[in-house]
Amino acid sequence: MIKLNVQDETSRLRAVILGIAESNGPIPKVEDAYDPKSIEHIKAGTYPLEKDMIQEMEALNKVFKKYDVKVYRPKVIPNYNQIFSRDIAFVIEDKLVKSNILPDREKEINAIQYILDQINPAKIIETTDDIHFEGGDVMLWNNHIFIGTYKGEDYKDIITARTNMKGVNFIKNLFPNKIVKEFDLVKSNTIARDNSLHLDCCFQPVGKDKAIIHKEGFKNEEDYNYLVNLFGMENLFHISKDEMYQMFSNVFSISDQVVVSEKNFTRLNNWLREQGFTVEEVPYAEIGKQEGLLRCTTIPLIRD
Ligand SMILES: NC(=[NH2+])NCCC[C@H](N)C(=O)O
Repeated sequence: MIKLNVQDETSRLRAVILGIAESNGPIPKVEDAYDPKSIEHIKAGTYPLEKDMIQEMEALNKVFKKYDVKVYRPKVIPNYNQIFSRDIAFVIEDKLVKSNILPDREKEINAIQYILDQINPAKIIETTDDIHFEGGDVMLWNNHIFIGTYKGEDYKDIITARTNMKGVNFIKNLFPNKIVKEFDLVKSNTIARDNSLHLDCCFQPVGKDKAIIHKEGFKNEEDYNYLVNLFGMENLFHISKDEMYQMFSNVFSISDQVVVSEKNFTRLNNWLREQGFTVEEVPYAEIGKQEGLLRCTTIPLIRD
């Protein structure tokens, strides 16, 4: 039996699901891609190769081994993208919530069924199809649950909008003791630099009291100010449009002192070290071409 426990984003990690790049499928057609950064690379002929992505994920797996973290991998579904596990389900406290994900990705959950079978069924939460959320939009911080959403009338046409207000309210009702704060995110189906695909593409807490943030990723300045008030300006590392595009906010915490980051994120990695963090650097830039990075490829199951 797996005894779920996740209270926040940064307590010491003990068990995690890590996505898988094996049999990732052929290069998608532009019309089948579901994020603008992938589309850019398909058009430019620079879409990432499976063998490179396998190596990058193996580098992260090695870091998990080094820290004695139990790693589960999805079963391989032939020719299907299963890299970004984060979005398909997430754990809050002792509950695992199955996401209602973009229909293009709905088979991914079947590949972790053998892991779900090891969890008390009473702790697995599902909901109806009209209620949308993906794990990349859901984040824990002290007594808060932060949720990225998109409130525009054109929600159904925006393939990069993955969490609706019904989803926010569902999570609110499920965790009545938490302060659920939603953030209306800036979306673009076509321009990756203007697209906060998920909340973790423009924001993420690190350590006990710090966070990485891209101000322009938030549609309303009040939402950005909410986070400034909560964390304090001196504890925020602001990233530019280009750094968001490279996914600087999508690092991953193994503990409140150890952060796994991309090896080319020099400005961020230096700041993290100055703050006293140990930075485990891995190559992840090929994965990054599909508009997701380290946090996106993981589902923490157990943290201290
Ligand atoms: N949590 C995340 N930010 N996940 C990134 C997912 C990227 C993937 N290409 C998608 O569009 O679904």
